[in-house]
Amino acid sequence: MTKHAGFPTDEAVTAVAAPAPVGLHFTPFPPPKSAARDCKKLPALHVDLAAPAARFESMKASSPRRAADAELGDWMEMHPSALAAFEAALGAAKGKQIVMFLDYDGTLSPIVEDPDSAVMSEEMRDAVRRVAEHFPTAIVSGRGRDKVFNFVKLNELYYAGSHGMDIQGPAKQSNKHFQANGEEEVVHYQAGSEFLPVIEEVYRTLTAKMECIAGAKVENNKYCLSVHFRCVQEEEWNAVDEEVRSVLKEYPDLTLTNGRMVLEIRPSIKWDKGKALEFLLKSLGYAGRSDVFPIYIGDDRTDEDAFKVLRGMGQGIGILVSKFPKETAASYSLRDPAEVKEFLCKMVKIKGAGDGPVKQMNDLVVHADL
Ligand SMILES: O=P(O)(O)OC[C@H]1O[C@H](O[C@H]2O[C@H](CO)[C@@H](O)[C@H](O)[C@H]2O)[C@H](O)[C@@H](O)[C@@H]1O
Repeated sequence: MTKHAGFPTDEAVTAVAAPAPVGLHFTPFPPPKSAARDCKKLPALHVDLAAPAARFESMKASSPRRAADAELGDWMEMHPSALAAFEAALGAAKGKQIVMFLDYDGTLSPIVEDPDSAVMSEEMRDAVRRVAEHFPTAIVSGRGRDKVFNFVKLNELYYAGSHGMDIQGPAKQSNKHFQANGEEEVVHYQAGSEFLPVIEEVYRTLTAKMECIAGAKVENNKYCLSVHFRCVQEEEWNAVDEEVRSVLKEYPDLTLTNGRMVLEIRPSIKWDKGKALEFLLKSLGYAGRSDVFPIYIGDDRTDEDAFKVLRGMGQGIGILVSKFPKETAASYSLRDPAEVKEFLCKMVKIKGAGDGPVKQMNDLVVHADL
């Protein structure tokens, strides 16, 4: 991974060797520099002269900088640790149905260089499984639904893939959760299916173009695309940005946003992780009800849409996963996936505590369908 002097980030990735899929040709990622194709110099593209600097700053900002202790202290006062302030955070859940929403990358799995290697630990899987035994639980990810399911591998969850555009309820066999009216839920929703051919076309075009930029990688997330620049030399970031924008000029119905060292392309429709959260609450029969307490945990900009929905509802809590101050609509914070796991385990403990020493906390969290 390229290191950028004077640009400390929280993006110290966990090194994981990508397993070669059986029977498939395996290209190492990130590629060694020499493996970049012998490409002609990229053509100069017509771009708004005022914009590139701002865009570059935006790409940099996708990797938050470290903060001075005082700055971090101020931020933590506004966004306390959901572990340290556990009782306060869950105090308002008393007598309410908790519903869990979990982002995947950077929340359940550590950030790694190769997106295909972002596996979650068995301990984390176990924590999520146990949480889902007590509370309806959804994974809300920018990844394609199938892809994120293949990482999480738990049938009993809801999955909202492609930034919430592709939603599926738990596999039939689990039958764990029921709507508030007692009926078994059947949840399935796909926003923007008409964009599938266009997304596929742009995927092919961008994949060909990115072959000229060492370390760049295009990921097909079905309803949206991710163009990764984590392993691209900083001097080449503008080239990535310009290539993507030049392609997108032909597709005015697609939108470009930034994630963590990634450019994300998706249909310009009014659907996001916040809408997915609302959709799932409605599907569970909790729309407009005051006895529901959603908890959303996420680390990225797209999770902000869900945090904002919770703020707007005035119910539940948003928890941002970050070691560094970030502008956020979340109320609480956790530093990294390890703390997320600890938080999930704590939730399971208070549920299973019965009359034990934490009975008091157990009383705070009453699950309507138990
Ligand atoms: O909504 P999420 O589940 O957080 O998905 C957002 C993007 O996550 C993945 O990219 C990020 O994680 C990669 C693996 O750790 C990392 O290499 C990359 O730099 C991060 O941006 C995923 O690959 C993307 O498709 C998602 O959009």
